[in-house]
Amino acid sequence: MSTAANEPSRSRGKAPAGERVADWADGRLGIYSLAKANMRKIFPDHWSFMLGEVCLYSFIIIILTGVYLTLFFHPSMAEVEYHGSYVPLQGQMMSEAYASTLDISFDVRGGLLIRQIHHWAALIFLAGMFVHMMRVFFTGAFRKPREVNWLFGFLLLVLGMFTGFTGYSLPDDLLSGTGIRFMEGAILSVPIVGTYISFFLFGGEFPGHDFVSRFYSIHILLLPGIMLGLLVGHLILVFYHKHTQFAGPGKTNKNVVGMPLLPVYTAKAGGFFFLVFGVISVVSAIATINPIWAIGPYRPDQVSTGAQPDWYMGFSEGLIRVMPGWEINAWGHTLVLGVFVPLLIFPLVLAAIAVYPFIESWVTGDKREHHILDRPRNAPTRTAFGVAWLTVYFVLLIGGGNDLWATHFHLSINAITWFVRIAFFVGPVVAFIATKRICLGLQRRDKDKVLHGRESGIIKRLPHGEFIEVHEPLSQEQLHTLTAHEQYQPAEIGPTVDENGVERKVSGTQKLRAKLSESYYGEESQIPKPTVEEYKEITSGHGHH
Ligand code: HEM
Ligand code: HEM
Repeated sequence: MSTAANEPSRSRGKAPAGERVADWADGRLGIYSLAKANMRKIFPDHWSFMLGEVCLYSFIIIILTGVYLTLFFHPSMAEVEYHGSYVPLQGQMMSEAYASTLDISFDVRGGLLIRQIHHWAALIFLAGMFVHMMRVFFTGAFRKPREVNWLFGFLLLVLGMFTGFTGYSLPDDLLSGTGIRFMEGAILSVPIVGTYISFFLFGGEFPGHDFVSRFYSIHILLLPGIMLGLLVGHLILVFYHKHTQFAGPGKTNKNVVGMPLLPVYTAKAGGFFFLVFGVISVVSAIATINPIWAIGPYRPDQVSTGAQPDWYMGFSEGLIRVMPGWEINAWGHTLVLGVFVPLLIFPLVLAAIAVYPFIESWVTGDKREHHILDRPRNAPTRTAFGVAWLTVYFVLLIGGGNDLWATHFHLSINAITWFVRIAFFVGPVVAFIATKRICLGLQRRDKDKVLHGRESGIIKRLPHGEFIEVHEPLSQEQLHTLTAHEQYQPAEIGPTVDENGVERKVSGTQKLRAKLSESYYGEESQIPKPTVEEYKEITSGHGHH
């Protein structure tokens, strides 16, 4: 609200310049009320809440460096003869895109560093999103009311992957061209429409003369534009929902305990931005990434050895590499299952992320809002699902780099391929079972700690000769944190025969839901929390050390 016009301070002379600018802006944008409502917004403190910030800052760094690259990059596949300062490629024929990337690397001031920062920031951005997503998943921060924000995040992840892929393809070097060839193969395996899509995308026969300029618009405009919109929406929703917090004394589902946005959080966040920028710059200055001059220009009849996509695309590469080369030939057509099946599984691996919050809320039937985070051990089935998914992902990542594993560790490539084929099915099951057991073990340990205190490491000898370890009682805060979680009862189908003896039909989905609910909250899936009576009984000193 602007009150400058009728303020008595006028009589004391002109207000300071800053205040006048603020008044001017307030009259047009209403910033006072906006700031009043949001400046004291509270953010809880936990190291894992910095992961979203890492994504944000690396995205900003990508945009800043990307703009610089656009000043010198020529998105054209026209053939030129190279006459830049990199001697080994002098006189070679190559696309303008490749030649301009060489120029960025050798002839543009600061060009190589900016290219390196752009590429490293992209890798860290995707890694940041991946780990941030894991933080959100394992703590249950995707539950109501944050499911939509989870979907926004999911879209950011998928779009980030494709933005990275299109960027990787721009320099038109032998490695990026091989990646595009891989994509063309996958598109061609789609029955009926595959050839049409490929011709449409490449403007004719692969590789054609168009894909760099097309990918360029997609890379610098379309995808980052959509991502920017989603990102703003994502952050507005984080603001609107307020941040979740871990259980602790004084923290409830209705409050947020932490630091105010201004000045504390803003100062911390500003500092953290420079830290992220600094680390990415140092890494980029030390570790070469994508030395396109050593890889050479793209020629469709050549493939470089050890060809690898960037890490976030590795799992899709793994799917293709380990799939048996099955084919069906019928009516003069070939269905290449060896490529088409991986192409179908690829979106399924990703879709599992998108749908999980909705599946969990359906199974648990929980319609309440959740602002207090779970400790992963207290949600064993969810944690086990997460680890099973990660297992599939990392097993496929091994498959994607099977040649590198083979050469670096002197292993047989066939043995690795078979390992991945078997582990793709067995790995997640073993991971699920093991994770659940570990979670339950940790729950038991928590219970033990609450009832008997912390093992102090001090061994005492009693007068009659027995050795015991002295247990120290936990503080009230620790007790609160270890016992704050809710424990649900599994949803039951209820009696199938009513009081009049009429049988009720139970549908398959109801049965499935009850079974899954049992897996989430049944006796096998949670260790009952210690009750107040149990605690009192034990701590009152009857029969315990
Ligand atoms: C461009 C990428 C992304 C950026 C810049 C970003 C940024 C952020 C920031 C700054 C926060 C608050 C701090 C924190 O909890 O870390 C946050 C929270 C959140 N993010 Fe992201 N995020 C991104 C991607 C994702 C992805 C991939 C997912 C999941 C699939 C996701 C889901 C969420 C959810 C559900 C919250 C609310 C968490 C809570 O209140 O505890 N985000 N995000
Ligand atoms: C999430 C967003 C983005 C990701 C993940 C990403 C990733 C990449 C990657 C991995 C490369 C290959 C770099 C190399 O040569 O080794 C690249 C190239 C490039 N990117 Fe991006 N980028 C993103 C956004 C942008 C934006 C917003 C712009 C421009 C405003 C941009 C402009 C460029 C240009 C001009 C190139 C080609 C030059 C070169 O390869 O050095 N990028 N990008």
